Amino acid sequence: MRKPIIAGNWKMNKTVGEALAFAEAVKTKIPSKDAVDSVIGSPALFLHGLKEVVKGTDVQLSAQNCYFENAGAFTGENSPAAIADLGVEYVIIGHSERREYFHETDEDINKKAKAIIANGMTPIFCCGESLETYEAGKTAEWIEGQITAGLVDLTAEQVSEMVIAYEPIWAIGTGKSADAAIADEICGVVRATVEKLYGKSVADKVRIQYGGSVKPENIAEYMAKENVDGALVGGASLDAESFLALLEAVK
Ligand SMILES: O=C[C@H](O)COP(=O)(O)O
Repeated sequence: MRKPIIAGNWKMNKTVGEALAFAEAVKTKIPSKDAVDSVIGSPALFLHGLKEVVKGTDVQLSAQNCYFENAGAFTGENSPAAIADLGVEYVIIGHSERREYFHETDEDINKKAKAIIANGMTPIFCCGESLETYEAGKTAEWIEGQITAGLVDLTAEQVSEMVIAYEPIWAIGTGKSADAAIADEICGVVRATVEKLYGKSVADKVRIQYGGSVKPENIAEYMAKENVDGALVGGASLDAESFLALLEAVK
């Protein structure tokens, strides 16, 4: 049985005051970590303050990106070692917005995955296809390619502990979600790819999220599917009540 993992991805939203107020509002209301992993994916700027607020509670934190070196002359980047030192548990990598607007390659994402794991954190590895690829019926091939390239040289044990998020680009922030059957089918492709690369026990263990216009009203439909173990939620994670409602629906 895989434990559900619901991660909010705030993207580039909120001020520090708003972020801390959100954490104060949710920290004692979230379900037990025994039932569900509840994760806030915050801009790096707020992580230190957020950790102070949620310390000792079951709220977990994620960065939305990091660099693949721990230190050095990399102006403007965030060190995975420094993020880990804050007590942050996860880092989102390979989000389609990073791939598209910041030109991140599969190779960069692979290096980041290794650096995150080396620092004791868990990557939330995103994959997903464009509308063009979806309409051409090439989603499975595309997803298999992204996963195969992104996981190069990772061990079976490392992959079994990872979280993989399937996010069709055409469903992100559009209000147009992939229906639960499609999400299950493509999350199944993710699992089958992991099985092909690492074997059945790793595929059975790896947790796979669906992301793309998930809301409190539709999350249960996704979570009822065999291959969907959680959700990566953008817009609907920004409001404290909405975030709590997402968690309530799955616990
Ligand atoms: O990382 C989250 C996804 O990009 C989904 O965003 P959304 O829930 O606003 O569609």
